[in-house]
Amino acid sequence: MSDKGSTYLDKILAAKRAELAAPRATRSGALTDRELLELGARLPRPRDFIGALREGPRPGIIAEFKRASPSAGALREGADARQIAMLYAANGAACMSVLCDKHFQGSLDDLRSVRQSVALPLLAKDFILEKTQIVEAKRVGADCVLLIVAALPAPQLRNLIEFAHTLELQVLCETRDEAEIDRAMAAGAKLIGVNSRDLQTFELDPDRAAKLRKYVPKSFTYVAESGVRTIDDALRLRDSGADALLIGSYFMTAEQPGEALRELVMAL
Ligand SMILES: O=P(O)(O)OC[C@@H](O)[C@@H](O)c1c[nH]c2ccccc12
Repeated sequence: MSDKGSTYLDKILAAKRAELAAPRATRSGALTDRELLELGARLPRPRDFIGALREGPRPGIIAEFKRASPSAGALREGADARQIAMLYAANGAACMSVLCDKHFQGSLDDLRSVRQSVALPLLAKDFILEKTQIVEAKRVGADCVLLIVAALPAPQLRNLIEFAHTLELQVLCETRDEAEIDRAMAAGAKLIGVNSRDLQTFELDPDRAAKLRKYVPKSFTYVAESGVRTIDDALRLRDSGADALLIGSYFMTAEQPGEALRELVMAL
């Protein structure tokens, strides 16, 4: 835990708010809600992220590109997002997640370059607080955006989910307990993730995603996020009924990320 009682998540969100408050070079920075909607609606139609998870073998793998994390430090320093994306696409990923936040050494440019090299449905993994970020994610080629329940008051969560859905983007709504799952479902989420890593402390509770599975009805798509460190971990999550697994560090630290993915997919 960090000093003065503020958590990792608080710090990342404070940095994100400061970034959003600064004058922006991008076109969507100073637009009204209506203009944002019009701009976003003109962008190319996203791919079906949830469909890709549900149609293939279960659980579908969302393979993540992540160069570093605040808790682990460097995972694969200087890694090329396109190169990793092509390995993921060739070795059985259903979808891909791209870390776009600078605390993870990522950016929207990574997502843009991945979009240009693979056809996989893509998740923009970022700390989204406002609509401009959703439009920017769609602009660089996202098909799905992450919204973290712990970072958003209920009305804002509902509002952002609705906005994304209007732009035909899908939303992965990230939760960490039963109350947040209820909030996600009430806000209109269809794709619900449980993160086994606590974003406040970055501590891992490897059983969390399995334990919380029972609170999400089968009509939703359930993603177990984080903490897969072995093939056995993935098998355990599969057996708990997860529809999809979101896995980053395991692949990013593997000597051969493509081989590691293929081996895991074959074991499931
Ligand atoms: O590297 P892992 O333990 O496989 O975790 C991947 C993913 O779940 C994790 O990167 C993540 C889940 N939710 C987030 C929110 C923000 C940043 C990162 C994340």
